Amino acid sequence: MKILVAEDDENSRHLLEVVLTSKGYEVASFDNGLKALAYLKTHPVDLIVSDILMPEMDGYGLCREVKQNQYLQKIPFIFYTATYTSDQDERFAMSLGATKFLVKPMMMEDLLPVIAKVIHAGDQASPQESSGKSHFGPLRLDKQHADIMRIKLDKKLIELNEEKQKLIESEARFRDFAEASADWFWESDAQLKIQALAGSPAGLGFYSLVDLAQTCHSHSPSEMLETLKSHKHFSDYVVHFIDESGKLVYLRVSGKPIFDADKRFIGYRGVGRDVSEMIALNRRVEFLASHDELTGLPNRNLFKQRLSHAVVKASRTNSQVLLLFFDLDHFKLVNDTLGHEAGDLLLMMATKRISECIRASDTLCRLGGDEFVMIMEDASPQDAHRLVRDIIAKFTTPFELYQQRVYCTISIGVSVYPDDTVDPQSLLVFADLAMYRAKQNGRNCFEFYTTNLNFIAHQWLDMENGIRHALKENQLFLEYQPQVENTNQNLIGIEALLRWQHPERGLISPLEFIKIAEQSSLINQIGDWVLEAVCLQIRTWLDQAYQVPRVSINISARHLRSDSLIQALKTVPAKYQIPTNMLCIEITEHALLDDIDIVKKNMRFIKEAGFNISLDDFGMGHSSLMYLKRWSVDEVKIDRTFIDGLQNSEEDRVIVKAIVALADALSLDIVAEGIENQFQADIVKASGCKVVQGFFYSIPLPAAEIVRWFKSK
Ligand SMILES: Nc1nc2c(ncn2[C@@H]2O[C@H](COP(=O)(O)OP(=O)(O)OP(=O)(O)O)[C@@H](O)[C@H]2O)c(=O)[nH]1
Repeated sequence: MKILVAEDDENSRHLLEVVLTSKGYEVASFDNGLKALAYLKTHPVDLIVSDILMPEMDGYGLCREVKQNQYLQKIPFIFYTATYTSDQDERFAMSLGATKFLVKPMMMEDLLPVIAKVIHAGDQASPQESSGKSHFGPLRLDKQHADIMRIKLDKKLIELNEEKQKLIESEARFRDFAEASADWFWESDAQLKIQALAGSPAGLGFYSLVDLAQTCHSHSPSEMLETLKSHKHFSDYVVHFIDESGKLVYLRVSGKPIFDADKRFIGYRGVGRDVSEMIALNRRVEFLASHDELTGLPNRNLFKQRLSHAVVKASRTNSQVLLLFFDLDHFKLVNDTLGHEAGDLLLMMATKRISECIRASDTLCRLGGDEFVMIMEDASPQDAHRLVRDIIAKFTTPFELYQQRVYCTISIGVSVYPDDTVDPQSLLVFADLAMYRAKQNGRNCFEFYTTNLNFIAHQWLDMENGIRHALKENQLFLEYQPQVENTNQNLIGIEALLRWQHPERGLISPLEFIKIAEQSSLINQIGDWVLEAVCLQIRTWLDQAYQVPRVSINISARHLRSDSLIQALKTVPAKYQIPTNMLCIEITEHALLDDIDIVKKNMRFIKEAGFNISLDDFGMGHSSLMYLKRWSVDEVKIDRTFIDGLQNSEEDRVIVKAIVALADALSLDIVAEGIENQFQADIVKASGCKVVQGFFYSIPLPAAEIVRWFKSK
């Protein structure tokens, strides 16, 4: 039996559907009369249960249409209404041909028998007996039941809504993750053709996973192909492809095989990331491990490998290898006067000039700073000779550095395998020694290594060891040279001068050993030793009640750059209770050229701690005025080369005069050192310099003798 339900209220309609279906009726339900009528025209039904108030076509309209239709009019029609419930409404309904007029809500056990009865009675039911009201009395649906159904439905609806909300949130969360991640997603079909999804590099869709596997970098291509063939999971494989713009793009991909319900492979799904930048960075790091960043030349590491390689090859082929060691002359000056950037530019230009002279088979490397080396394989000393002459000639042309013309020459040393040595390490040392000799010979020239140079190197090493020994064995001592007023020879100060009494070689000139000590941290140990010895000596004199003048001590450039200087200056004078203003720290202008933080810090400390500062060798530097101002020095010492030149050089006389005038203008003390004769003494005096030092007044004296110059208290 089929019942058509026309009811616009969803809950009521659903309730009727559920109840009637549970009783074995077939139910077709519609939310308005028009739809119900359309259905009736094509489908046979046994009963119509209709609400009255509905959109489009109400229950009255539907009943009228049914009862006027010859094919439908026999279908029993029950009105089931909650709105139109008056007698008048019922009368009207019955007049349209309705079988029953029932008022909502009715209890189910009341409604169902009525429906059953109407169906079985068919259209024989008389209009009189078809009034629900009159026959059954007012029927009421079980309100409780309806409420339970509604609550259940509402609960279901809330649950559905909650699940929908969770789904929306989870989708949004995953979208956020995906958007925040540099990874993008891809899929492939069973044939491994890639369908790249949003965010993936342009053009990837033209590739298959097999194409990518052929380019695999992180694993072997065959391994990746095997993984794909056996439909296995893969993770972080690095591959590459050419994108739409023709750019080589490196990808890191991971993929998971996907199977359908029947466990058939249907493709891969995975993530990918563009790692081109990372790969480029890696390559750069690898490059920098073996190359110099500034010039792009092989660095010391790669040089060593190449040299060993060249030597091995030459020993096999019985050929020669020449090693050239280049060092720019006075390069430091360019940094100091024009700045580090200009220095860098010069290094690049110098690289270009050298490179223009060399053969394709030669390897030019940068060792660091302004030092370059070159390996000439399968070459003769004559080849090297020609080459170094060319290079030196190239460096006679000035360099253009930021609109400034700068002259920078080059010194070159050459050593030869196997003639000089078969050991690559020694080959480098020998080329360096030869270069050093070229510097000593006045720079802007070259030297080939000779065994004589090696002898010099050994001497050097011996001297270093000797100085260490001298420090330990107390072979060093001090002499003191007076600084006096040139008008009355009054003592103004004394300069402590270092001496070395060697047990076999006798007195060794400081010129000889200080230069060597300055090449290593030995000079700092010597500086510390001098400070300690001077302070101890002053304390002894003071205890002996001498009036001790100010004592000058020399601090080397290297010591001024060291962290340990402040510590020594803080502790040693304090230990002997020597006031800091009794000491004058002599610093060469050259030492201040290293305009670095540690020098600034040390200079600031020296000034603030109350030591006097004297600028030694004044006039030899290049930015003298700048240093006077910056470091607020107390005294300048005119360099002895100007004093030497006083006799013959008008220029030197003018310079000395100018320096004295400058010192006067800046209220600085000035000392002329190295005065050896009356002539020099007179000129210096005439130029206005009041304090003098030199053999003419007194040679440096041992501590026991200098006291003759002191006044007793
Ligand atoms: N601009 C620049 N300077 C550097 C670089 N590396 C080292 N230097 C500087 O290069 C200078 C090397 O100077 P040296 O070779 O010792 O001295 P020089 O002035 O060339 O003197 P000679 O070699 O005796 O003629 C030092 O001042 C270093 O600070 C660099 O990469 N760029």
